[in-house]
Amino acid sequence: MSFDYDLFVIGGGSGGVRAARISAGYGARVALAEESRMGGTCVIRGCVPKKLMVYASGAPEAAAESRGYGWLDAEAGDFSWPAFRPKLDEELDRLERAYSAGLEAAGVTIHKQRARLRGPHEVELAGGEVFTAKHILIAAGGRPYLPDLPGAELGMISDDLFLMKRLPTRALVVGGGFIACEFAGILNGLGVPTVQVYRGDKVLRGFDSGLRDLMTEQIAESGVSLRLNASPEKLEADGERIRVSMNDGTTEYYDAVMFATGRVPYTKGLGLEEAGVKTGKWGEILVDEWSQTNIPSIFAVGDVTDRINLTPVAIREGHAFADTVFGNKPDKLDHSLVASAVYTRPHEAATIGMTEDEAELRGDVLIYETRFRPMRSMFAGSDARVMMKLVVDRQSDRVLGCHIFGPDAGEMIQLAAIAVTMGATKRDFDRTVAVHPTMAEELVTLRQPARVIDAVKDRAIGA
Ligand SMILES: Cc1cc2nc3c(=O)[nH]c(=O)nc-3n(C[C@H](O)[C@H](O)[C@H](O)COP(=O)(O)OP(=O)(O)OC[C@H]3O[C@@H](n4cnc5c(N)ncnc54)[C@H](O)[C@@H]3O)c2cc1C
Ligand SMILES: NC(=O)c1ccc[n+]([C@@H]2O[C@H](COP(=O)([O-])OP(=O)(O)OC[C@H]3O[C@@H](n4cnc5c(N)ncnc54)[C@H](O)[C@@H]3O)[C@@H](O)[C@H]2O)c1
Repeated sequence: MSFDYDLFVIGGGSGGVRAARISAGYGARVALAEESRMGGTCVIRGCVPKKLMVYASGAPEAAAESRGYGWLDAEAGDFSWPAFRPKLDEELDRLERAYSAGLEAAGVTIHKQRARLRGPHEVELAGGEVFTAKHILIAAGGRPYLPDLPGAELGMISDDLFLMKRLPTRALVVGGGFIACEFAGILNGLGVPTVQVYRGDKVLRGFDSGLRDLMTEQIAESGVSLRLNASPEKLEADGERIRVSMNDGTTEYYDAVMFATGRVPYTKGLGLEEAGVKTGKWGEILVDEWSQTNIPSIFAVGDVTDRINLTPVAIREGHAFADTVFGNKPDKLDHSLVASAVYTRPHEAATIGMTEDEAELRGDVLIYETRFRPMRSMFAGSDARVMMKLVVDRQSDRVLGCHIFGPDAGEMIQLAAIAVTMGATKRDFDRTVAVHPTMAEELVTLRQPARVIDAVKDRAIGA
């Protein structure tokens, strides 16, 4: 049977663009449909604009530090959203053009339309055109999840923050995950009085407990009004403002409420049922280790599969798909060791591998940990503390996890992640000569374990 294309990709985000470009490089005839802007979540409404806003929000803290170093008049002054926003738009336009140009240069045919499946080898565009393809890759990403509460539609989602006409005068951020912590920090740093409300008692569920404690403290100390063990119950419009009723009986007024309450796979209306593709509880496309669905001609990568929802993961899954299907180089991603960082200020939380909480369950592990005030901010009069932690297997000496809370922790974990991924032992860390004076040198000078977690069997005997 002959097909219009060898590969049809649905979604021009991190995973789809990479898969399309690499597959075309192997000589495949590739088409890609994107219903919105090329580049997807990360480039247009995620990692990139978010990180630029994190940089913007750091000015008051940089001024405070400068004053501590003798620049007594240093002040950040007022942030101008009307000056920043057009620059941000220009940068995103530039990146979008670069993504489209990269695909075109690789020979990929771009359809600027929504696409849906019509069968195992058929894709239909919103305009009605139907194409056949030997393989179809779904890389449709995710969408914010809004809690089911009255008036939720009055709230914003993270996408809206980059498109605001003006900064709010008082904002509420709902949630305690990556997005809530980052965006509460951004708004606060830009000078917006910000409240973050989280239903648990510590933010960043699933992270190492040391990171969670320090991040929870930092948010509260940074000027964000952090309200724990609370949730909004109802939102009502009141003129220009939003009246928010909390489950603790309080009522407050905001002019912006942002929900950062998780994301779900964007699979609605994709025609998955017609093509017979199996999905899970949240609509995520179920795939095997090769990113192949139950329909052999249909694959899926990135957030739409809800494995690990990070850009580098979507990119690697897309690349592995192309290598396997068109490059004659079977490859798959090992999801067991993936580093990540939460971009807050002044300190970031960065992590790879086993947490101390997981180590408690596994047993037979040594925990090395240091907490200190770094030279740079301490000199300027700050009490902010850094934490570095290694989780080490007691039998093999292998470093199973590394967790850092500190300035630029994301940069540090990237390098530590190489060692951890290579299977480095604690002895390898120890024999690495320190670079002095740096913060990261503490990772290679951790002498004594702070805690010993016995093997589970030993604990049972002792109990
Ligand atoms: C605010 C925010 C900040 C983030 N920050 C980070 C970060 O710092 N680091 C990090 O690693 N990750 C971050 N992420 C996560 C990261 O953005 C995602 O993991 C990544 O973009 C997933 O890539 P993807 O290819 O699966 O999907 P996406 O990038 O979401 O791309 C999917 C694309 O498919 C298109 N599409 C969907 N359905 C159709 C259809 N039927 N037809 C045509 N086109 C369609 C969409 O318009 C979209 O462009 C962040 C996410 C958010 C929301
Ligand atoms: N720096 C980064 O790498 C980065 C940044 C942003 C997003 N991301 C990716 O995007 C994903 C989505 O981010 P996110 O922060 O939206 O999700 P998340 O899963 O990290 O956090 C969701 C938060 O919302 C809370 N929540 C859920 N339902 C709620 C309800 N009904 N009422 C009140 N609170 C509720 C949860 O308790 C949790 O704190 C992340 O998991 C991550 O994979 C990564």
